[in-house]
Amino acid sequence: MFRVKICGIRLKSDVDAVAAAGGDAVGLNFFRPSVRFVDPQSESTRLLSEAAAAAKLLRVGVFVNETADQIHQIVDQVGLDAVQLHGDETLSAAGTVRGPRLRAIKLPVGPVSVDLIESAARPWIDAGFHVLFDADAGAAHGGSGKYLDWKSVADWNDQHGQSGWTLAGGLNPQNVAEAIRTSGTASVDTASGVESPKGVKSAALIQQFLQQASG
Ligand SMILES: O=C(O)c1ccccc1NCC(=O)[C@H](O)[C@H](O)COP(=O)(O)O
Repeated sequence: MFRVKICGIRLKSDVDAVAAAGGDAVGLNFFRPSVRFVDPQSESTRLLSEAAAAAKLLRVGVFVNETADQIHQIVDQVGLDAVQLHGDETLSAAGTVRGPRLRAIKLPVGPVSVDLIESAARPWIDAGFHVLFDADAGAAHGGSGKYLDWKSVADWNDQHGQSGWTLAGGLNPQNVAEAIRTSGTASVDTASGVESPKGVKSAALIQQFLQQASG
């Protein structure tokens, strides 16, 4: 779906930084409590999305526990290419959301079994979702900077990862190359790892992240 997604962009300068660094996707966050929230009703959000489209970046809307109708309304209003469900949505409720669709599979930090990962991910993969593995952030749902045990994810990938998936959770310019090597992923996502201070994207960190992710 994408190679590198920079999630939680808020400004046109963020779009410019991602495009200049060679990223291929951005996330627009519609979870109101997040420091990365952008208002779907605001003209500036529509313009941000338009700028991302002009830069040929895939625009992924990040949603937490919204109804399919609310999501579709925001997709049409803002202009989005894909929807990322990052809350506690059930598969039956999420099934009515129009695609392309990603599902965040939130895993505990530390070693986890292949069976645990497979039982969390498989129903969503079989329903046509692209899965994005993230560290469980509790009530914050995402963007926590916590990272997964990449070896556990690699073990799952060896047995079950054929359909493509994304690694997220605590990735930054210092660890992304090792995370890719260890986990075997072809697709990464970051939010807090390219910010300074929290909630404010840094063009320099985005550039370093892309450089490290590209080997
Ligand atoms: O980033 C957020 O604030 C956020 C809040 C609620 C749900 C999802 C959120 N982010 C979605 C992402 O795809 C993040 O990139 C992912 O959680 C990883 O974040 P980080 O550990 O900060 O790199």
